[in-house]
Amino acid sequence: MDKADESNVIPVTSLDDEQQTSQHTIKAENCNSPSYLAVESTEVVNANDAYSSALQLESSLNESANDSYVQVEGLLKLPQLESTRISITDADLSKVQSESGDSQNPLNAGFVKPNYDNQSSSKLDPNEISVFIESDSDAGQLSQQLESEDNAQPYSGIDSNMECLNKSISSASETEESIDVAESTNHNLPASSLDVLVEDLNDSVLSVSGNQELNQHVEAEDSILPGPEGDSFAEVLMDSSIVLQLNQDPTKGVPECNVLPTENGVLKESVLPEDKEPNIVNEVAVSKSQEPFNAEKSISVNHTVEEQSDNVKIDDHDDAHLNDETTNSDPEVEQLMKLPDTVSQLTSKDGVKVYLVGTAHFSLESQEDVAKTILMTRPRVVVVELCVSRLNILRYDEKTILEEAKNLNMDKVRSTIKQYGAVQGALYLLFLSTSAHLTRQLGMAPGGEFRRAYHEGRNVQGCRIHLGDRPIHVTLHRALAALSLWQKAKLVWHLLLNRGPISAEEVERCKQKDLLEEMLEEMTGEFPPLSRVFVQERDLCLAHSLQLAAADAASEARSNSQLNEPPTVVGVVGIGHIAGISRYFEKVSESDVRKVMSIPPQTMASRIFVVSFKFSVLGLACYGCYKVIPKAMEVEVEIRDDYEHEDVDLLYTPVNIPGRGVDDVMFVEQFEGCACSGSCGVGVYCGCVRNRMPFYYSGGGLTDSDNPPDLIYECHVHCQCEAECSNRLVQKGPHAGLALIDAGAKGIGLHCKVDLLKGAFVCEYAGEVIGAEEARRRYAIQKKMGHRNYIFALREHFGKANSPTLTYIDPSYIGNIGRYINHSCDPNLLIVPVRTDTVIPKLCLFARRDISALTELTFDYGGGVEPIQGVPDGWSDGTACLCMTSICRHFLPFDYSLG
Ligand SMILES: C[S@@+](CC[C@H](N)C(=O)[O-])C[C@H]1O[C@@H](n2cnc3c(N)ncnc32)[C@H](O)[C@@H]1O
Repeated sequence: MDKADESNVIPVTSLDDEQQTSQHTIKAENCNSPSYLAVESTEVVNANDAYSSALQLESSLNESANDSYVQVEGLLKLPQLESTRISITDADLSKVQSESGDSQNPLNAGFVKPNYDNQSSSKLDPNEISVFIESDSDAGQLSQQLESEDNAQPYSGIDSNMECLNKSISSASETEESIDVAESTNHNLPASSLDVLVEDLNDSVLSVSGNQELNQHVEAEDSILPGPEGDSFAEVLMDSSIVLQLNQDPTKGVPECNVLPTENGVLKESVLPEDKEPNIVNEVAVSKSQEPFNAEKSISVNHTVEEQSDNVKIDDHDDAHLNDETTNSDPEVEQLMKLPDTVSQLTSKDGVKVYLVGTAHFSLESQEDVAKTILMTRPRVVVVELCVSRLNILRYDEKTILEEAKNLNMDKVRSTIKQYGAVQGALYLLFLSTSAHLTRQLGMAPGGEFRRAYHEGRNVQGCRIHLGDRPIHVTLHRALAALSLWQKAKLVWHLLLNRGPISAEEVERCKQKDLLEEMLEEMTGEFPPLSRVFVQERDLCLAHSLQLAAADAASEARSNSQLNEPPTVVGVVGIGHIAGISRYFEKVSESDVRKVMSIPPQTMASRIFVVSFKFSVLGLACYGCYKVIPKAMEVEVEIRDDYEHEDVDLLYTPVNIPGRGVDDVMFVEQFEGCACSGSCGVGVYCGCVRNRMPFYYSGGGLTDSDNPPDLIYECHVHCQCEAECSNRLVQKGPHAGLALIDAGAKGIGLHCKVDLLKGAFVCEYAGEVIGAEEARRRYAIQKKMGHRNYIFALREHFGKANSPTLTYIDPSYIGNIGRYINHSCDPNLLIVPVRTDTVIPKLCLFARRDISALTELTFDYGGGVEPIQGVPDGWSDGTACLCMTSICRHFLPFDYSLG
C-alpha cells in the first residue's frame, strides 16, 4: 500500500461496525424496484477456440440461471475478527470498558460478552469466538508506538464471531473424504490411522434431536438414539463401546452428562441412574460479594497439578477426588468417566473449574484427550494456545496440510512466487516446506488438538473459543530483541539447516511432548533468553487468558442466575505450559501482562539482522526463480504490483487464484498465442485482436471507452509478439498511485493520487475464483453476520449459448487492491472482462472519464457502461446505496444467483 497519502489512508481497523450493520438491516421489502446495469457479452473474438473453452468454464461454474448479463455484486464485510482488530490506547480502553460494562479490568476489553439476556441461557450466542490478545498488523508501527516497556500498551482485541471462523475453516475443511496417504512413502502412520482420524472427526459431531438450536450441523444421523421423553437429546459416539449421552435441557445452562456403556454401539441401560448421580458440593472459596456456585459435576481428574511439577501449588479445595463417592463398580466405565491423565484442574477465585489439557502437537492421543475433556466438562469457554495469526492451524484441515506436504514441487514453487511475489512468496514457501517436512516425517499435520477443540467446542451449547496466546509476532520480536546479533544469526542458521530426517524415536517424542518445548529445551543452552520469551512469558499470558475466561464464565453464569453448578473452562495448551500456567493462575496482574506484550525498540543489531535476512530470503527467491522458471521461448511479462493489505489477516494476490469449487485446471495456460512478430498494433492482423481495432491505445488504456469491448483478449505467454506489444496491458499490473481512503459509512474506499486519463487501466478486481455453491455459502454467512460483501458475480454470454457463464470472484480473504473500490450509480470506472492465457476472466477496471487526482474511484457493481434504470425485483439484497449521486438507485446491485 502506498503510504504517502497518510491523511486519507485508513487502516481496516477503523471500520465503524455499527454503520456497516445498519446498512444491512434495511429490509429487502423496502426495495423500490431499483435499477441495475448489465453488459452482455455475446461475442467471442479469439482465434483459439475460446467458445469451447467457455463452454468448459460454463460446465464448471454455471448454475441454472437464465439471465444473460454481466452482473456484479460486491459484498462482504470482513469478519469481525479482522475488521475490528485494534491497538488499544488508553482512550480506546476506557471506551471499550464502558461498552463492555467492565470498568475494572481494562484487559477484559478482549472479551465481548455473548448476546444473552439475564433470564435465559438459551439466548446465548453459541457461535462466538473471543480473541483475548490481538495485535495490529504492522510490527513497524507497533514498535514505534511502543517505545519502551513502561509506556507500552497491550494489544487487545475485540470479539470475533465463531461464524467467521466457521466460514474460514469450513471453506477449507469439508472432510468428507478420508485422507489418502497411501502414496506417500514417508508417513510413519498407516493410512488407516488417518482415515480413522478423519472419520472420527466427522463422527464426533453431535447428533441432535429436539430443540437444540445450535447444533444445526447434524451429521452422523444414524447414530441418533431416542431420548428420554420430553428431553432434548444428543449423543456422541466416543468409541465402539461407549456413548456419552448429553441430556440437554435448554432452560439449563449446562447439560448433565451421563456416561452410558454400549455393546457394539447399542446403548445398554444406564449405570448411573439419576438418584445415584454423584452430587458433589464445591467447597471452593468465593469472593464474599459474589454468590457461590453449587457444584454438581460428575467428572473426575486423575491427578492434581502437583503431580506434574514440584513448584506448583494448586487450590486446596481442588475437587480432583470428585468421583470418589461414585458407586460405580464397572472399572471400564469408571475409567471412562475420568478425565484423561493429561488434564489438570485449577479453580478460579470465583469457583470456576478450569481444566487444562496438556497436549503435544502431533499426537492423536492429545486430540482424543481434548475431545473427551470438552465432552465431559461442557465448558463455557475453551481457551486455545493460539493467536489470530495462527488461525490457519484451524483453517487448514489435516487433508489440506498433508496434500500440500505431498505436492510441494517445482510447479508449486513457481506458481507461489508468481502469485505472492518474491519476498512474500519465498517466506510462504519456507513456511510451507518446513510444515511439509514435519508433516511428511510425522505422517500427520500439527495442531490437530486445536482443530479438535474447535470442533468439539462448537458442539457445546453457549461455548466460545478464546484465542489465549500472545500474538506470535510479539513473541518473535521479543525473542529477536533478546538475542545478540551473533545468536540471531546462529538461530536462523539452526532453523534453516535443521531439516534432517526425524528418527522413529524422535517421532514418538514429538507425539508425547510439545515440539516447541522440546526444541527450546535443546536450544536453551545456546539461546538462554528464548526459554524466557517462548515459555515463561507465554505461560503468564496464557494464565491471564484463562483467568479472564474464568471470570467471564462466572459473570455470565451469574447474570443468568445459574448458581447451581460452577461453570467450567477448558484450556488446551502445550504440555510444557501446564506447570507455568498453574503457577501463575489467578496471580497475574494486568501490568504483568502489559510488560510482556510490548515490543522493545529495534536495536541497530536487530535492524541489520532484519535487513540482511530479507536480502537473503530475496536472494533465495531469486535463485529459486532462476532455477525453476523455464527459460523457454515464451515471452513472460512480469506483473508489477507493489500494493499490499494493511490488515495482516488478508492475503494479497495480484491475480485471480483458484478457490473452492473451481478446478485448478482452468487456470492452466490454455490459449494458443498469436503469430505476430513485433507489436500487435493498428493494421496488424493479430490472432488475439483479430479484425478489430486494437483494444488499447499505446499509453495504456481503452481505445474507445465510450464503446468498450464486451471482452478483451490480450496477447500472452504463448504469443510470438514482443513483451512491449500494445495488446498487453492489464497483465502488467495496476496503475501507480492508488491509495486507500476513508469512505465514511461505505467503509474503506480507493482513490488515485495522480490524474487518470479517460480509458486508463486502473486495476483488476482480483481474488479467489470460487464455484457457485461456495459463493452462495460465503454470501449466506456474510449476510447473516451483517458483513460487507466482496463477491463479484460475472455473467457472460458466449455465442448462441442459452445460459450465461457465471464466474464468481471473491477477494474477501485473498484479493488485490481492487477489493476496496466502492459502488456508485454514476461511477467513474467501468469494468471489462479481460482474458490473457486462460479461460478465467480478469475483471478489469478502466477510467470512464478523465478523473482528477484524489477523487474516489467507483464502479457500478451492476457492471456495465451506462447506468440502466429499472432493476427487476430480486436484483438487490436490500443494502442501501450511499453513493449520493443524483441518479442513485438507492440499493446496491446484487446478483440473485447468490441469494
Ligand atoms: C467490494 S467492498 C468495497 C470496499 C469496502 N468499502 C471496504 O471497506 O472494504 C463492497 C462493500 O462496500 C460497501 N459499499 C460499497 N459501495 C457502497 C455504496 N455505494 N453504498 C453503501 N455501501 C457501499 C458495502 O458494504 C459493500 O458490501
